[in-house]
Amino acid sequence: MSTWALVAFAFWALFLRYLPQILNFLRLQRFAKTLPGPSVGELMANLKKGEILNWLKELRERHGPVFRIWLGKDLMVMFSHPEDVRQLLGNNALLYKSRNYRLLEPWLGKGLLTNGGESWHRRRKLLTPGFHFRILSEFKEPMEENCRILVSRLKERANGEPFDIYPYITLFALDAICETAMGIRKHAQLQSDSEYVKAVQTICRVMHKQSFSFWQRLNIFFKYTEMGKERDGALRVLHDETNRVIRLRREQLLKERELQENKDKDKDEENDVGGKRRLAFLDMLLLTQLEGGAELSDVDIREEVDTFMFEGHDTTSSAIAFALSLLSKHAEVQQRAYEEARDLEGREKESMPYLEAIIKETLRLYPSVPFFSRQVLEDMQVGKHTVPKGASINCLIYMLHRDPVNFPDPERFDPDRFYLNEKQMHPFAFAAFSAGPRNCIGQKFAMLELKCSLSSLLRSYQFMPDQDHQPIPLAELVMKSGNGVRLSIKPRRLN
Ligand code: HEM
Repeated sequence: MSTWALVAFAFWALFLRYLPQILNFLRLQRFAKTLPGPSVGELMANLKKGEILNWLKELRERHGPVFRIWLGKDLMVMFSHPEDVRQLLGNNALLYKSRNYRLLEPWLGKGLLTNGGESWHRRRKLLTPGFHFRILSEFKEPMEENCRILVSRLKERANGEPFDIYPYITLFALDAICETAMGIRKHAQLQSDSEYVKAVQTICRVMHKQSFSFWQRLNIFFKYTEMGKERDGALRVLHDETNRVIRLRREQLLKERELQENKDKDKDEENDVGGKRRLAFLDMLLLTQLEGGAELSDVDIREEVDTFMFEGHDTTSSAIAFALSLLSKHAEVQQRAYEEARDLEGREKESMPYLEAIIKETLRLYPSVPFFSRQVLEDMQVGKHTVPKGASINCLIYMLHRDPVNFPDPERFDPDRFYLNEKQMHPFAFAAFSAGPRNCIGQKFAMLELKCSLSSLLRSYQFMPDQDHQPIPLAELVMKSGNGVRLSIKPRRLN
């Protein structure tokens, strides 16, 4: 066979190999033409500017609740109408995350957030009991201890001078998740400037940049760039820490088993947390592993632990900080919340309906996860659109929460929307914790942490606005304020 014939044959084989992808891409293109959406040039310009949320808001106003964006060869179909969101989140065929989530894999591997299909289902079943409210209530006490530390650390700032409260909150949230989910005391609040927190911040920043850049999404090249090296440095810190915690807890569990076998367990056990023994989420995974009940490798466990560390502290830090910012600007709401926190002290778990409404209204305006997406594996009908296989579907929660039909004057902070009128709302008008089979597994934990921290802060301090400051919400992996959360505080007179 001549060289030309060989080359032609190779091209033909290559063409046949990629024919299904080519045909599918042509179908995606045909479908994309039926939807409005920005040009590549507009996309590039706005990615460069970095104000993605404002831009998405503008697109929603310009194109309506369904539009499309091409990110390289990936077609993303954006939905923000409550009826569409209901269909999407309740759909059992839509359980795989989109390709975007692969960027998280160097850190979270195939943990609950990034996993899909049968493997996700098995892990979700295994972890769900750990989030049972009865079990969570065991962690109220250590949570309150961390709240006391937070209140005490803020004393140095209680002089009426504006400051950025975010660093205080994020260390508190890190301690809360380490102690309740992992079973260790990290004392991040007392040993501030934690390397771990800095590593989390680095990785979120880097991955956000990566997710909006075509060439940086290619890991083969990315890892050799400055930013890639920065990411890998942060990953080393994060993985080393998680592996250390896993080792520590496993040793402890084995020691306890030994003690139990020696029948030396008449009295209450003490653990390294220094209190009555509580089973952290990590313990449940380790016990399952030790008992051989499910095939869980050390790497599997690390992935779940990392997922909790990520989802369980960044999301709540952001929600607490935005809630305080809003309360500082709405003195009447703050006063009502303070009175409730004072009158119902210690009842955060069962009660505090007004504070709960404040939290929901905060998450409506500043949803910690402003959008999330799924991969379409088979053609799927959503409203009047048949979304083809290979596209990804994106729920724009930030825009869903600004639908003027459900939330008149949507930018106004008004907790009474939830306090008085929640029952009249469309059931999918608010979806800060997502919904359906892939909803947030840590939702109850998050609400408990938010209520405990906000109520103890309100009992201790009055929050006042920094008049020159308006938080700039940035759509990182978790929504954050790009310019911190500045406010001032003074101690409350006891009355
Ligand atoms: C204000 C706090 C929180 C908010 C607003 C929030 C929101 C969400 C949302 C919207 C999702 C779905 C994401 C997606 O589909 O891509 C999610 C998933 C998840 N969240 Fe949360 N979350 C919060 C706190 C927490 C906490 C405290 C934990 C753990 C202790 C946690 C653990 C998870 C996990 C593991 C998933 C993946 C669940 C699965 O796919 O099966 N979250 N969260």
